[in-house]
Amino acid sequence: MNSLTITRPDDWHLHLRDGALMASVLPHTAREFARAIVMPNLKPPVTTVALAAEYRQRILTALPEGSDFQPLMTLYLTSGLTPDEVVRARDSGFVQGVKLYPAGATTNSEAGVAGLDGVMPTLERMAEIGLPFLVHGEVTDPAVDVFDREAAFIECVMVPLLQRLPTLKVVFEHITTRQAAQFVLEAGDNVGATVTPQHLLMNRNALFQGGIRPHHYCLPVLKREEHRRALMTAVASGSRKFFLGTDSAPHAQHTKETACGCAGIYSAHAALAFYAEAFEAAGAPDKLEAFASFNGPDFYGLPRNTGTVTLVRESWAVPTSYPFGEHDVVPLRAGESLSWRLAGQ
Ligand SMILES: NC(=O)N[C@@H](CC(=O)O)C(=O)O
Ligand SMILES: [Zn+2]
Ligand SMILES: [Zn+2]
Repeated sequence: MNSLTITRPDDWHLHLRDGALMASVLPHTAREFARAIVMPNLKPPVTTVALAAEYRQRILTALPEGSDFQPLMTLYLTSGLTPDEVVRARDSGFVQGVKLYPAGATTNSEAGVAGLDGVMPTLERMAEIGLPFLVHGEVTDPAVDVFDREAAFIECVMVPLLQRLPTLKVVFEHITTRQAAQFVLEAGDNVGATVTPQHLLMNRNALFQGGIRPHHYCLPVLKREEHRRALMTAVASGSRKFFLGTDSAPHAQHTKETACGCAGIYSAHAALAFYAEAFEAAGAPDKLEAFASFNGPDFYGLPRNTGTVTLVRESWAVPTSYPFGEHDVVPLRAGESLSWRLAGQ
């Protein structure tokens, strides 16, 4: 197999940042994807429909000439997010979800909530109107081992939440464990999950390959090989519950190569090439199209894209860095070669 043609895909989990940083990375996503769910963890976070409208406009203005890329916006859940605001979000037509950042769990999560009890009326309204709840699923209790935080979240938060609101649409974002894959498979149709390229392609050994590797550090952190295999099995099964979400999360090089480096892996420069490699390795290249192009829009209740993109088997070298505003960002597989390339780029 030397080429793969699929319906134009979308990225259901993306960090674009803002300003000059955004302008640097946006073209990578816009050339591969028709739409992307844009995460709201800016500083300050995108907490209202009005802020989401302004952010959306800044993205549209920064797009390369002729691009028809559509940003799908999200609101950052704080204790101040009211039931009325989520109704306005749904009515806006451009906000597609509300994002949970457990306070302290990840990059720019300080404004997040400590628990869900205080926001139940808002979540109840979301369940009523069918607005998806996008979840960074890790507990933040420092007593819980960092590699166990996702599995603990299922028991401590996900199960009780879905018992209370069984119809709430939930996207378990960037799943990393066998337990999360199994939980999503066994849950109702209202529960889906995004899977990143890094969690399909690497296990936690990649964090220490020949020395400490800050560019392989993201949250949730890479897990053991058995978990990577479980994710590969889940996406190769063809289940409609799993869809493409890169979690491409650019950070300036100097903020990762430091004593306390930021969490986040940049993958937008070659997102489809990474997924093609993963699906081929899983023996399921025929399952890539639904994962990348059908399951996400079907879950969100949005139309599937028309048109196609083609990946060709052609080796190319990933640059050692890309410009990122005034700085640089080191991409996944920097300086290495990839075997798939998007045709026409
Ligand atoms: N995934 C990451 O490691 N980082 C993300 C935040 C997130 O998705 O948790 C970021 O915004 O940098
Ligand atoms: Zn996250
Ligand atoms: Zn993310």
